[in-house]
Amino acid sequence: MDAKQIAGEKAAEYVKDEMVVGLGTGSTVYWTIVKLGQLVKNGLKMKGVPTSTKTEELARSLGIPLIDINNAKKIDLAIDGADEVDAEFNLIKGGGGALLREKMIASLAERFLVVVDETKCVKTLGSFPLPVEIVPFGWQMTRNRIDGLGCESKLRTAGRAPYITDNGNFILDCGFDEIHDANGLNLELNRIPGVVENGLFVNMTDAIVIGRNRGKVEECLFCRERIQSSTHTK
Ligand SMILES: O=C[C@H](O)[C@H](O)[C@H](O)COP(=O)(O)O
Repeated sequence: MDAKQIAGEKAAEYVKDEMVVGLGTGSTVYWTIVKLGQLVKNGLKMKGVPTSTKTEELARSLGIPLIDINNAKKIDLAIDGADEVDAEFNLIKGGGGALLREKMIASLAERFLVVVDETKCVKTLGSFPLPVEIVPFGWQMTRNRIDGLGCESKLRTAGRAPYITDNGNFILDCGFDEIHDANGLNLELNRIPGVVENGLFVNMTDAIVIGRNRGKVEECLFCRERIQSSTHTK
């Protein structure tokens, strides 16, 4: 079993009866969703809130009951993958283009559980180009302003046309090399008119499941509390 599958399937164990669960996007959380499909067939009572049309189609095909985000009184748990995770469990997300809905759902959820394989764990965020969702209107002007923050960005394409997100927007993949102040960059990017959202998830992770090769899995629960308490005692 590969490391993504190990992590993804393990995360399904956190879903209990009657939960409303944010369903992430990507090849790691895919395994969580497949597992949840099996559990639902065996009687688990849950509802999913998908973070992309792709995940929505997958969940539907597996018979997982879905609920519109506007009708969800609360989201108990969101489970999602990541492109990079640093030592403080801050993330880069959006490699699959779903970052806006993913961030909305993670921020609404009472708990945010991240599933990755060990290759995603880095010392400093930034080797993976940061995805930034922008509106198509005036996109080159928006790109110039983003590049002014110290990166070189590329418009994501699908074939020869721009890649279009589920929300009808473009994505810039921004090479920052090393991001030392993820919180500051997150705020600066989102202050630029034309930017819809960026893929930095700062101080949002509550728990993480890391799949390692040879069948090992590492779980860190309540990461946020742990980091905050270690910061207080410094
Ligand atoms: O937009 C996509 C998401 O942020 C994914 O969760 C992220 O790219 C990780 O995907 P994967 O598990 O396929 O590496």
